[in-house]
Amino acid sequence: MPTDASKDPHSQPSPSAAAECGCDAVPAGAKGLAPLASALAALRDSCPLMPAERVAVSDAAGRVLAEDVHAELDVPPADNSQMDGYCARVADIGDGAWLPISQRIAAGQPATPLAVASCARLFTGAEIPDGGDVVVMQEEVTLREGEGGTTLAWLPGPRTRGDNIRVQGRDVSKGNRLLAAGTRLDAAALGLLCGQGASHVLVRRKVRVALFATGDELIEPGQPLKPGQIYNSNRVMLSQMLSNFGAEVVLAPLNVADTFEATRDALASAAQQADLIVTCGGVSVGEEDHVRPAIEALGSLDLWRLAIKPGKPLALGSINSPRGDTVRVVGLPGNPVSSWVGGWLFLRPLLGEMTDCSALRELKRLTVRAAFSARTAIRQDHLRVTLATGSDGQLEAHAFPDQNSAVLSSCAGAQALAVIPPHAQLNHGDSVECLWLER
Ligand SMILES: Nc1nc2c(c(=O)[nH]1)N[C@H]1C(S)=C(S)[C@@H](COP(=O)(O)OP(=O)(O)OC[C@H]3O[C@@H](n4cnc5c(N)ncnc54)[C@H](O)[C@@H]3O)O[C@H]1N2
Ligand code: MOO
Repeated sequence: MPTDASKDPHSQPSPSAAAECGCDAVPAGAKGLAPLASALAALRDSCPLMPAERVAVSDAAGRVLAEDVHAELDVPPADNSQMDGYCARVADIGDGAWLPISQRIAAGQPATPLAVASCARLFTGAEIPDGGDVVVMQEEVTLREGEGGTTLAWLPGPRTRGDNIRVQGRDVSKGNRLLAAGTRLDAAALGLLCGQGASHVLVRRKVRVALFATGDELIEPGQPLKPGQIYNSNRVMLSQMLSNFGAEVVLAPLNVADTFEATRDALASAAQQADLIVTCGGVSVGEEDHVRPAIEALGSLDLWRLAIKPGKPLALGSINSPRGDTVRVVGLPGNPVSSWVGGWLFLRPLLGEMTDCSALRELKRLTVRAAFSARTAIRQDHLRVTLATGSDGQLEAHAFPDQNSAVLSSCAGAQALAVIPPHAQLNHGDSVECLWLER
C-alpha cells in the first residue's frame, strides 16, 4: 500500500511522480487546493437533468433510458427446440425406441399435437409440439424406412424430460423489468427491446455541449505549421470523448483568441445553445489565461485549483444563460494529458449525472499490483497504466514511463488511471487502486 512519503526523509521523487510543471513547489499553491472528491461533489451539485424524449430504437445506441421498461411478452414466446433433431415423449423413448416420424416442423411453422408413440422431425427454433417433452439431436438418431413409405427414427434412451428444449419465457418473462431507467443502451439492450417488438423508446435527451479551445498558438490539422504554432490536438480529442460519453457537441469553433473579450463572447454565445460548456486551455495563472475572469464576468467561478495531477488549474463555474437558467462550465487545462484525464475524471461523471446514467457516473475501481514505483507530494496523481497478467496470474498495472502532462502518448492505449494519493510512496509490487477507463 502507498505509505506517507512526507514522513520518510530518505524517499526521493520517482521520475513518474516528479512535479514536471513545478506547481508543487509554488508555496501559495500548497494551500487551498480542493481534493478530487470536493470537486466531484461541486460538479454534481444542482446538476440539470436532461428531459426525456422518444426515439426510434434503431437510433438509440448509447442513449440512456429515462424509464424502466417492463416485458410485455415472454421470450421465447413458446417452448422451442435448441437443436436440429427429433422431438418425442421421454416415456415413448424408454431405453431406446424406433418411432415413426409423424410431422415435420421448421422454425416459423405452427406445430400440431404430437401423435402418441411417434416423433416429430424439427429444427433449431421450431416450436415444440404439444405432448413432446424432449429433443434428441439428429447426430444421435438413426433412420430407416418403415412400412407403407413411412420413416422410422431410432431415438436412443433413456432421456431426461426437457433436454434440448428452451422453455417459454426462459430469457424474458412477461411483466418482469427488462431494463432499468438509467441504463445506457448497448447492442444487447437494443436487442432486448427489439425482442419485445418495441420500435421506440423513452431516453434522456443528449447533453448539448459547446466545446472550444483557447490559445493563439493553436492551428488546425491540415494547415502548414508556422514557427511558434502547434496543432490543436485537444479539440477533436475532447469532441470524440464527449461523443463516446453520450453527449452531442453542438458548437465547436475552431479556436478562440487569447483575449478576455473573445473568451467572454465565446462563453456567452455557447450559453445560448448548450446545456454544458467545456473549454480547454487558458485556466492557469498567466496573463494570457482568460477563461476564469470570463466565467466570473458572466456568472460565478465555483471551484478552481484542485489537488490532483494532472489537472490542477481545472476550473468549474456556471454562467447565466439567456433562457434564465445557468449553464455549467468545465474549464479543462490546456496540457493535452490534463484535458484527457479531466475528460475521464469530470466530463464522464458530469454527463452521467445530467442523464441519470449509472454506468457513466462513476469509473469502476480495481485493485491490482503495481509494476512501477511512484511518489506524490501535495496532489493526488493519476498515472496512465496498461493492465497485464503477471507470471503468477495476478493482474498488474504498468505505468507509461513518461507521465508528464504534455505527453499524450501516455494516454493512447491506457486502460486505467492508477490513483496515487497525496504524500504517498508506492513501491513496485504494492497494491494500487486503479480507475478503469471503460470505453
Ligand atoms: N506559474 C504557473 N504556471 C503554470 C501553472 C501554475 O500553477 N503556475 N500550472 C501549470 C499547469 S499544472 C497546467 S495543467 C497548465 C495549464 O495551463 P492552461 O490551462 O492555462 O493551458 P495553456 O497555457 O493554454 O496550455 C498549456 C499547454 O498546453 C498546450 N495546449 C493548449 N491547448 C492545446 C490544444 N488545444 N491542443 C494541443 N495543445 C494545447 C499549450 O500550447 C501549452 O503548452 O499551466 C501550467 N502553468
Ligand atoms: O499538472 Mo498540470 O496539473 O500539468 O495538468
